[in-house]
Amino acid sequence: MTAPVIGVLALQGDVREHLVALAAADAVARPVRRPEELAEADGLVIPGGESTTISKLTVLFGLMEPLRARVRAGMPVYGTCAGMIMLADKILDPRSGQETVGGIDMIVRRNAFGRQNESFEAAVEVKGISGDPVEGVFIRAPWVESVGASAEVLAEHGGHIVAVRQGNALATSFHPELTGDHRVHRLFTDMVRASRRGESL
Ligand SMILES: NC(=O)CC[C@H](N)C(=O)O
Repeated sequence: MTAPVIGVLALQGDVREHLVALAAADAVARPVRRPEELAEADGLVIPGGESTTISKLTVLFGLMEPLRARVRAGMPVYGTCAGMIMLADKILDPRSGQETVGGIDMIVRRNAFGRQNESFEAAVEVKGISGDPVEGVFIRAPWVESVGASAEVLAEHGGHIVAVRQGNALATSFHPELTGDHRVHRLFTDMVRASRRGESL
């Protein structure tokens, strides 16, 4: 089977780093700014950045509804940091008018770690990733206040949920694209491959 095409929502945030990490994980990685580009992707990464800006631009670029429809239809999607916020069904403290794509039955708190620490790194054990813990880079990161019954917690840090999966939607508070360790991106590309085969991983 040919390599899966994985898009990176390229409206704001650390798009380039995800394109590099996905290519290293043997996907064909492409920036996505238009609905036609989204339609060609087998899966999508929503990068870190500023969730209020990404939310606004997603609406402005006509991508919010197509994205919601694809996620509802089971397209694999992975959100890091601001991208995690975009995948939450509910934000505890949204800016006014801030919309999300949704897809994961969880409530997130924006900038949750940021109040104590602007930015830090920590070793995080992630379910489904074997070997050493993942080096978690947290940059004004959200945490997950609570998850619903259909969402699975994959990792916690300091007593807070920092990685979640629900079906084909994956979200982390931290940024694996910044570390050169591509295991989380490989987990995601494996999810995309399984979904193309009509399976779920
Ligand atoms: N590194 C990040 O993605 C930061 C997220 C940012 N604090 C937000 O609310 O969107």
